[in-house]
Amino acid sequence: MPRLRVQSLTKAYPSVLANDQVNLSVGAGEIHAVLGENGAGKSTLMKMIYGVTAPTSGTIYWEDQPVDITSPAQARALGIGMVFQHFSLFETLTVAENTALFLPPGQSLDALSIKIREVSEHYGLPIDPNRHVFDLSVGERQRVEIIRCLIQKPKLLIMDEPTSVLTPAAVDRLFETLRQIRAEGCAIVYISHKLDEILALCDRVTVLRDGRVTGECVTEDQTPASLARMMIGHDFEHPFKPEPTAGEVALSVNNLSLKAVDAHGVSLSELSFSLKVGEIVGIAGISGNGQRELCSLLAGEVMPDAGDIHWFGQSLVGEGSTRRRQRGLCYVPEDRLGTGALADMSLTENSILTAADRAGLVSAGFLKLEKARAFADRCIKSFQVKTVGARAAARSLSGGNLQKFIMARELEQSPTVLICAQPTWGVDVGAAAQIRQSLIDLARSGCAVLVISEELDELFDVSDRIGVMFNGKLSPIEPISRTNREQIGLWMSGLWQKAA
Ligand SMILES: Nc1ncnc2c1ncn2[C@@H]1O[C@H](COP(=O)(O)OP(=O)(O)OP(=O)(O)O)[C@@H](O)[C@H]1O
Repeated sequence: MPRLRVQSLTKAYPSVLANDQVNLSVGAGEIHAVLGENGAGKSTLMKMIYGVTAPTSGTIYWEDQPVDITSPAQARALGIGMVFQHFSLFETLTVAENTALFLPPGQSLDALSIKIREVSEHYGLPIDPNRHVFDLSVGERQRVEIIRCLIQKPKLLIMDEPTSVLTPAAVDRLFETLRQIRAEGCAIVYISHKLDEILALCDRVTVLRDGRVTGECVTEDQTPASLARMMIGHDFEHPFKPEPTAGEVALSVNNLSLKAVDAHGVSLSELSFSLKVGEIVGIAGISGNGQRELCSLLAGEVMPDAGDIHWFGQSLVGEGSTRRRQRGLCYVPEDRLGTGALADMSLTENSILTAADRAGLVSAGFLKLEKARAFADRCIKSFQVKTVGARAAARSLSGGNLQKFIMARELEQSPTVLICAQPTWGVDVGAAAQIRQSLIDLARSGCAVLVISEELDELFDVSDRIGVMFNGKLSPIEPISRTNREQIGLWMSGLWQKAA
């Protein structure tokens, strides 16, 4: 008897059939991957199982009984836990308080703290229940999300792209925990775009395409290439990177320093590097080591406390983001909802947000709506963004499709310099390959490109030179031919400083 069986589940949004007669079955002690391109319907399926969204038709069987799951609280009462891609913790509350909010009322915080310690020890997920969430690293926050599910002894745990924010070591730890949970008889549904992870961790995989199940198999006989074929219908290509002919220095950063705004921020100290026309410089590092602050300084959202930035030899200090955008400095921030796009605005309006000047979407103070719509349409087309059209609100797009739209919006402006953080975050393998190739082509056509990413493979695919940020400091930037993944991996824990 499967623990969860989903039969002919359908979810129709007004203009999209997000799930079309989906069948899925997950047994106790099984890790089951759900794989599919951006917009294939994975999140929608999970939201129905977790009671966030109601199905249009179809049936969910829980331990062979048909159930109507109408809220997450009801799902949890059945024994279903879910760890979302975007965390839902309150920063100003402690770990124990955040956990209490998640559970039925009536537990004392002291008793809960004891339970949290027990669970965290049992699963090798150390966390202090009295710490405030704002004080925790991203990896620790995820631990809290997992622990507060595990404390309820779930029979089914849903994990939505859990490793996109984790370091390689933290991924290994997470996998150990998930294997332990599986050994204890829990069923796990695991959503990821990372094919090697699916092969390493999962027992079976169900593949979705355009809302329909297109395949189901055991992972044992599969390879990353065969999984990709099942998902996108053909092989995906590795990016082609011609040799750079690096030109003049476009952006030169000299001894840039910034004091952290609060106790939890990162201070930047004396960062120096240059970025030349025609090349891609990659910055590796675990997020939270000052990358966000560096991006804000380069984009002109924040001014440095010391040091300067030069644009083709001319100082940019004191110049804000609007003027920098007009010059051709385009920027893809790491958080796509919030800084990257406004959720309730349409894709047309989101185009105007950053492309108004460069793409001529405003004239004499008036919006040129038709032109903006055409611009948004071009973005949708260039990256095959799955959406009903430029009028759609940003929030209606699946995570990966919104990321594709934001990338396209900046690329369509023909930037002179592009600063790009986590370019393929949440994007499926086919689209990720397309984005990486676009970055290389953009650089070779004369743009200077800075790519900040946590994915070493991605950086080695696209970069001509590479460095690492750690604790607000920047390592030397080395030509890609003079370094390797091992060295950059070591530098990610600050080790270049010792070597120096
Ligand atoms: N609230 C909504 N209103 C309208 N359409 C929606 C809504 N939520 C999702 N969709 C659409 O349903 C389809 C499936 O989206 P879903 O988020 O399930 O995809 P996904 O497989 O999880 O994608 P990703 O890998 O990018 O996260 C998409 O076309 C999406 O635009």
